[in-house]
Amino acid sequence: MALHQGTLAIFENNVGVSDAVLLHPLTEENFIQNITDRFNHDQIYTYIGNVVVSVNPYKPVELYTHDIIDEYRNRNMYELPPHIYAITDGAYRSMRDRNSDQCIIISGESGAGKTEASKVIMQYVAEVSGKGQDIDRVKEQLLQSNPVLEAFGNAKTNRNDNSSRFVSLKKVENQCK
Ligand SMILES: Nc1ncnc2c1ncn2[C@@H]1O[C@H](COP(=O)(O)OP(=O)(O)OP(=O)(O)O)[C@@H](O)[C@H]1O
Repeated sequence: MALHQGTLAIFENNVGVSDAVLLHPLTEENFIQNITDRFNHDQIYTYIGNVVVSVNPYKPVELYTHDIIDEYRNRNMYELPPHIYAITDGAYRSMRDRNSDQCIIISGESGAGKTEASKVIMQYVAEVSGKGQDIDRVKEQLLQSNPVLEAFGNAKTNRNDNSSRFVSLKKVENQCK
């Protein structure tokens, strides 16, 4: 594996098992312990087969650099440590090679990190997809539109200082009908 030097600590020391299906015995206790051990070493991602579990670090982590994006480009999902980039790369390649729409489902309680995950996905796709002056301008507009949308659709709640309330508003609308 040709790694860039310096920044890629995530590739160096794998803690526990990176795919929960390899746990033996596979019990809830072992599962939680494995996720906790990994989290304590800033390894916030763990696979369960082809699903990635992400634990919110609530602090900046060195997981989203250009070098790391480069490593995940065109790689098989299990070649590298678990990362949302691997899921995104799989979806991106399926879209490109099979010319079919893709969907990445992000699920979790309020404050789990869904919105941040969607931004990481957008950042990855923007980085690996086609280049060109016009294309770059559209990409930049897409990425920069997030703060504007958040200004209208987000609110501080007990669980999250920057909680996306778009869907919650929809639910209320439906209840009113
Ligand atoms: N990968 C991450 N790295 C660092 N901090 C993160 C990460 N993911 C989430 N956070 C922190 O957690 C906060 C809450 O995350 P986020 O808003 O994405 O949650 P959410 O699941 O979308 O919540 P809600 O459903 O309430 O909108 C973020 O504002 C950020 O401070």
